[in-house]
Amino acid sequence: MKAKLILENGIEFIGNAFGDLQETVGEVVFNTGMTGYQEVLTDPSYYGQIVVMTYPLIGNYGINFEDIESEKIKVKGFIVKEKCKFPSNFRCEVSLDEYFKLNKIVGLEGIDTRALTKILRDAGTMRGVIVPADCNFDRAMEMMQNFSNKDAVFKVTTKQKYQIEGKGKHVAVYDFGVKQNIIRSFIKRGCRLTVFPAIASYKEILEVNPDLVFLSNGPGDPEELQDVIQNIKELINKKPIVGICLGHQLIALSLGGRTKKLKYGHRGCNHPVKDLVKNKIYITSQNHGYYVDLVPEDTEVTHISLNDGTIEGMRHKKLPIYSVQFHPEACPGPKDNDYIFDEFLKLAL
Ligand SMILES: NC(=O)CC[C@H](N)C(=O)O
Repeated sequence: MKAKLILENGIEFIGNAFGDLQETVGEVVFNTGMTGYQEVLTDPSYYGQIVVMTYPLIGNYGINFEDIESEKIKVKGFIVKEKCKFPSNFRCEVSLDEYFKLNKIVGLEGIDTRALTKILRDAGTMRGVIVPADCNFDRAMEMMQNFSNKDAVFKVTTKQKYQIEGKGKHVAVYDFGVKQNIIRSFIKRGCRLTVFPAIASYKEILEVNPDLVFLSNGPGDPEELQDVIQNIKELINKKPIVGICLGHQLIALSLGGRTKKLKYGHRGCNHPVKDLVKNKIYITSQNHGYYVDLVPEDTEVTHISLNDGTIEGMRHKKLPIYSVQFHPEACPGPKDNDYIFDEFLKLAL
């Protein structure tokens, strides 16, 4: 069935719908990974976004139910040039199309995603809708105007606190939409985990007396999470704190730093980052639309993006606080940055 993407600036792209055909609205962002679409689809940080894949063939190894980053698809829509009709991989359980139907999410194929990406690069990230081809333009514009991704974190966080047993360090995880591979990365290191919902207060965290507090990735604008920031402020000086992506941004804000929105974000598993401490360059996996543009006082920059020079990691000079903007847990993407978890755990009590 014919369907189209309409962008906030009025530009339209016509293609064919797949999955569950229904109208959807979100922030349109692009991802430059050649692989890893399954992890992208289930990464809760994409909640509220319509993701465009720049790589032209998506779905060729199908979908399995092991590599998921959360229990279901979190993107609001997915746009590809060509969706592979006949996936081939020994782990494949369902095709992309079947997976989208199961999750009741719409996909759009047959789009020149590189042309679309150029528009997003020039004009910046913007809202968009995927609608049936005969949808009225004014209605589509109204959908975009009414769209808000506020409270996204509270839609993807765990509803209840839970524990994962382990013999090693006890990590309190603030779940803002945590990717499963972050959990797996701590489990692999023997950690005991207590995972808290985003509304948990600092008192609940301190009650379990963790060796380390971890602030997870998650969707939306970090500045909107003022209550969370207040809780983090209370934990500073009491417990070592580490964070990834949204967690990194929240640490910066809690210490008096500043975040801003990037014009079109960093999304993909091929982003070069320089570790300034090791003086080495790593290829990293990334998914963020915001960044720390001013590090707090007494904090040093440990990593920078080699694409645009923005801050990708920071460490406090006096307190046990360390965070990165990119995704060291990989999946999708290179595993070379796994060492960051060891660095995190060195700070544990
Ligand atoms: N992956 C993340 O944690 C993303 C953080 C934040 N929502 C951003 O877009 O910058």
